[in-house]
Formats: sequence, structure tokens, C-alpha cells
Amino acid sequence: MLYLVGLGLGDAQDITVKGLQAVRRCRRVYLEAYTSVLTVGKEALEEFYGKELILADREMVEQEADSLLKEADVCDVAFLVVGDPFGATTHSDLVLRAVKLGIPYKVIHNASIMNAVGCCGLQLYNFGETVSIVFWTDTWKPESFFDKIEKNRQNGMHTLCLLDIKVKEQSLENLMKGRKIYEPPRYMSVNQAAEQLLAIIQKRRLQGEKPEITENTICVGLARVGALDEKIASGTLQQMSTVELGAPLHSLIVTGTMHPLELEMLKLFSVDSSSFENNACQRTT
Ligand SMILES: C[S@@+](CC[C@H](N)C(=O)[O-])C[C@H]1O[C@@H](n2cnc3c(N)ncnc32)[C@H](O)[C@@H]1O
Repeated sequence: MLYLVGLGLGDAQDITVKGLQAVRRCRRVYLEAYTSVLTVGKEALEEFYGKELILADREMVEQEADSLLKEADVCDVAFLVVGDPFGATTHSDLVLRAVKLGIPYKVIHNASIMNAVGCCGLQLYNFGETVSIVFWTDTWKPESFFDKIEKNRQNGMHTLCLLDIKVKEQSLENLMKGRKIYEPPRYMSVNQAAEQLLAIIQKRRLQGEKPEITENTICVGLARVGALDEKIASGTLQQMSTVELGAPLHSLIVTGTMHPLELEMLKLFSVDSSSFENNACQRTT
């Protein structure tokens, strides 16, 4: 049996009872280590689960899935995913491969950032398409996420922006020697995401456009949701570029049209209550 087990969002103790029971009876337990992280590392998980974990990087999951699934038809193998196994980045490929090999599978769900963002008071029903904001480089500055946020906002919908995690091979030499040594990952902060959005707004104005999203659009920055030191801050997009949210992981929400109750909730987390004064876009239902 292949078990896909969600680990939740905070620390080792967020695994479900069902998930923990499955992990403890598995012969091999893989920890998916590239789409998300908890506030604790592999060792803390191993100690709490009482089980050794094998780190699974993107290459292993995407190109060496057969070795991961080896003998899963005669013994139990677990694949652990931070959040929910089907939250944001899905692991359907692995499931399809298992099914093709005649391996039965079970999913043990957990909280995902996709639903936990409701903690800021915005209604999950009022969200449009989720976007991923990627790190820009000197030569690569995609803007497609901005167009999706604009579209959501035109439709009155909020946008959950998931922020890039960059895992980079350390050096070409290591690569050539077949060694995989990783630099510490880079996690995009709410400040960096807001700066990229502000840069796009400026650029579009120079091109004669009038973007729907402006420096004054109300946004929410969320850090370490589900952890003991979770932090939420609401304010304008401009304020998000300097707000202090601390360690990763971060997510950003660009609001659409708000119900008075949503607005009331957001004010609980405001960096400066005057940011909300000119926000008249309210829904009534
Ligand atoms: C590709 S998604 C993976 C989602 C995960 N499978 C889940 O179900 O929650 C990873 C991104 O979600 C956001 N994220 C995940 N966990 C978070 C948390 N606890 N607090 C804030 N943002 C989080 C970050 O932007 C992060 O880069």
C-alpha cells in the first residue's frame, strides 16, 4: 500500500492520529522536501514519529518514482507531504504511476495552506484562482500571476498568492560528479512579493495602462500559518512591502470585494487602521 500522508502546517505534532499510525507501520517513509516545509526539520519529525525518513527531492519524485514505489505492492510505503498531499502542488503523478503498477493507495488528509488562510477572516468561497509568485531574475521577469490577480479582482474575488521556494544545486562541479549538495533554499517573503507586484504596476502605468490593483489595494500577509508564532498583517500593498513577518513560510492575499464582516476581521490584523479608510468596495451577500 502507498500512503500519501498530509503533515499539516505547523510542527511534528500536526500529523493526524491516522497518519501517525500509517507512518509507524510503513517499511519505508519518504518526506517530500521541495514544495513546502514545517517549522521543524527532518530530525524533529523522525524523533516524534519514531521512524527514519528518506528525503525525497523533486528529481526523486518525478524521475525515480519507480524506486520510491518499489515493493509497495507487498509492503507499506508512506509519502509525507507538508500541508495536504493534494494542497496546491498535487501529487497526482505519483498516484497515477502507483495505479499503473497495480499498487493500492490511500490518502490521509490534513490542513492545507489552501484552507488555513481562512484564519485572516476572508471567506474561502470568495477566492478566485490561486497564483504562484516566482522569484524574478535579471533576465526573467514573468507577469502572468499579475494578470490572474487582476482578473480575480475584476470579478470581486480574493487571490491567494503562494510564494516561491528556490532549491538550487550548489555547484556545477558537484553536479558533474553526480553529487547532489543543495544550497539552503530561498523562500520568498511577503515584502519581496509585494515589491514585484508594485514594480509591475509601475511598469504598466508607464505603458499607459490603468491597473485594477494599486499601491492602496488591501492585502494580507500571512507567515507560518498553523505554527505557534503564526503572524497575520493586513494593510495596503505598499505596506506589505515593508511589513515585518519574520521567518518563512509566507503567503500573500490580494483582496477583491469585501463583505463588511470580512473587513471587520481584517481590521483585527491591520498594520495601520487608516489603511482601511478609503476602502469602500464591500459586498452585501
Ligand atoms: C506549493 S505550496 C504547498 C502547499 C502544501 N502542500 C499545503 O497543502 O499547504 C507552498 C507554498 O504555500 C505557502 N505556505 C505553505 N505553508 C504555509 C504556512 N504555514 N504559512 C504561510 N504560507 C504557507 C507558501 O507560500 C509556500 O511557498
